[in-house]
Amino acid sequence: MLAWRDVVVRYPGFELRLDLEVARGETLALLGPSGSGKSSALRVAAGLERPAAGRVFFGERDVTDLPPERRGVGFVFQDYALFPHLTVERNVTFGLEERGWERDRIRRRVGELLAKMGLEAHARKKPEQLSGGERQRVALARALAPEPAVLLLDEPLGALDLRLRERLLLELRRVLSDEKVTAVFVTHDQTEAFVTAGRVAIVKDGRLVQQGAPEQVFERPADAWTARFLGHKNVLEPRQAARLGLAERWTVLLPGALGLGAGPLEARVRERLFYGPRVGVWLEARGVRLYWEGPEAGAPPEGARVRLTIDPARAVEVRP
Ligand SMILES: Nc1ncnc2c1ncn2[C@@H]1O[C@H](COP(=O)(O)OP(=O)(O)OP(=O)(O)O)[C@@H](O)[C@H]1O
Repeated sequence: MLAWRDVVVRYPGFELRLDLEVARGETLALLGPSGSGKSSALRVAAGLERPAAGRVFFGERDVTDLPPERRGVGFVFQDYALFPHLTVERNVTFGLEERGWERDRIRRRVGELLAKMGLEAHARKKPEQLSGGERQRVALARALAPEPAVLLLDEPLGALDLRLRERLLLELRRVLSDEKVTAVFVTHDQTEAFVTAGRVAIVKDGRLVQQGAPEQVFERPADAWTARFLGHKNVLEPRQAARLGLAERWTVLLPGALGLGAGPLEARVRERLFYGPRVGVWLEARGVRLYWEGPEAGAPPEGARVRLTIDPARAVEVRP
């Protein structure tokens, strides 16, 4: 449905090269650290920026030379604010009038979206009377209103606090799936990407390093950098793996690889971190720092000596 074909974007000191497709109805997360080129990729798809080379397709249509308003995309970008002088309802209605929709159809669509986004009670407020999360929901409703073929979201939950993000994440996921829209969203947060997207594409320094279903990229990260970026804490150099009795190669220990309580290795508990539902424990075994996480009941205290096993089936090789 959406494809970047050999797209190149250049700025002084930076180059993005992207060849990537998104299927109809799919939600793709572009995941990468700050400055990796995610927003540039999205701006090219939206038509806010022209690539130095390559083409952008929506289905069979080459849209590279079309301005944003002729592409049939909806976008929610952080710097694309709501209209401050219009009410919530008018913000959502505006684009539909511009497109010449009939009154009744507008009324139905706007009512449906305000309900879906939980905004009915705020319909007559102005943006300045809304919380950050409410504004974000209005922006999403406004972008979805014209039933765009493609929806592009840049850090849609970026500025919100943790609890609100979690709630909106669920809403976003539900809305994207019932609207059956093809969506691409940019984030630097792997949890956000994993929870919301059917597929993630990981970008580093302007290059695509890996793409696949969340489970697949998490369990089989392409290399040590990607593993760490995705949140793996036990990424072992070959020497460290060998010291722990594993094959001498770059290794990621997947969650569940470490068993505490019995086993051939002895470890010392260096730090014990209480997170609430889980406890994190940093261990040292044969001079290698290892991380274990589990329920509080199974977590040993700081300073304790514990026996340790490593399940070789949960130890996967990665490229350096
Ligand atoms: N208009 C521009 N002119 C010059 N350089 C730019 C421009 N836009 C972006 N860049 C540079 O290109 C690189 C990629 O920027 P981009 O915004 O695509 O990254 P990002 O992955 O979205 O980062 P973030 O998560 O911080 O938003 C950065 O080094 C940035 O400084």
